[in-house]
Amino acid sequence: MTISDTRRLAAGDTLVLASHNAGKLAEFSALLAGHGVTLVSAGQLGLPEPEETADSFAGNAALKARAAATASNLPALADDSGLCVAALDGAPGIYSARWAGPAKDFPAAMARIHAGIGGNPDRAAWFISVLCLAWPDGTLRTFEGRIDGRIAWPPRGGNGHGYDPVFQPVGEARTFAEMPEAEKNAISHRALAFVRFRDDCLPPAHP
Ligand SMILES: O=P(O)(O)OP(=O)(O)OP(=O)(O)OC[C@H]1O[C@@H](n2cnc3c(O)ncnc32)[C@H](O)[C@@H]1O
Ligand SMILES: [Mg+2]
Repeated sequence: MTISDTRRLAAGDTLVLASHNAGKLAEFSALLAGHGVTLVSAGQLGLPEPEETADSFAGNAALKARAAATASNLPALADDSGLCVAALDGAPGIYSARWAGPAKDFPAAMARIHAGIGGNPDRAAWFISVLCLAWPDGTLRTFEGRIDGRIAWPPRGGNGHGYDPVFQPVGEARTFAEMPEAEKNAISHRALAFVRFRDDCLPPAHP
């Protein structure tokens, strides 16, 4: 076993969230509550947003985490995530942010998904989150979470972010955007990956 397999954050440590997405920052702040770790975002530190040039969620998560850990000399956690649609052969997948463009036009990206599915009765979709914890020495840990569901149309709900208004988890009548933050945070792809990260890398939580 290498050092990177066992290293944990300690209470009082600062963890950089290697993300420029305000929705993710809100979710991670809630998930980390009580663990005694101080979260600062890459945006708050003025770190640049690296280009996501890898061809996988894990590759892009590693690239973002490494860049932030190196620049800040602190441990950094990145999330690379996306919505995969069965009828679109898994698209937009790692291109989920790029489908919304620089203007972050999610209504347009959701309409593109809806149009792509067309009359196909298969509306299955899933969200993936891959978390990567990078230490300043370059060592990495990776954790994955997935939640299955379907594409709802028209978009519904005002909570959450990104594609939440069209994602309806299996067994749920509401979309993610119709669920309170705490309910989404109990079942989401990001929450499932976070639990794995928490068990291996965080100090125990104190209420
Ligand atoms: O790379 P960072 O800076 O973390 O921020 P980003 O928004 O670019 O994030 P990604 O590269 O991981 O792209 C993920 C895309 O998938 C969307 N997405 C991921 N998780 C989501 C969730 O829980 N609900 C809705 N949309 C989500 C998100 O809005 C992005 O457009
Ligand atoms: Mg991104």
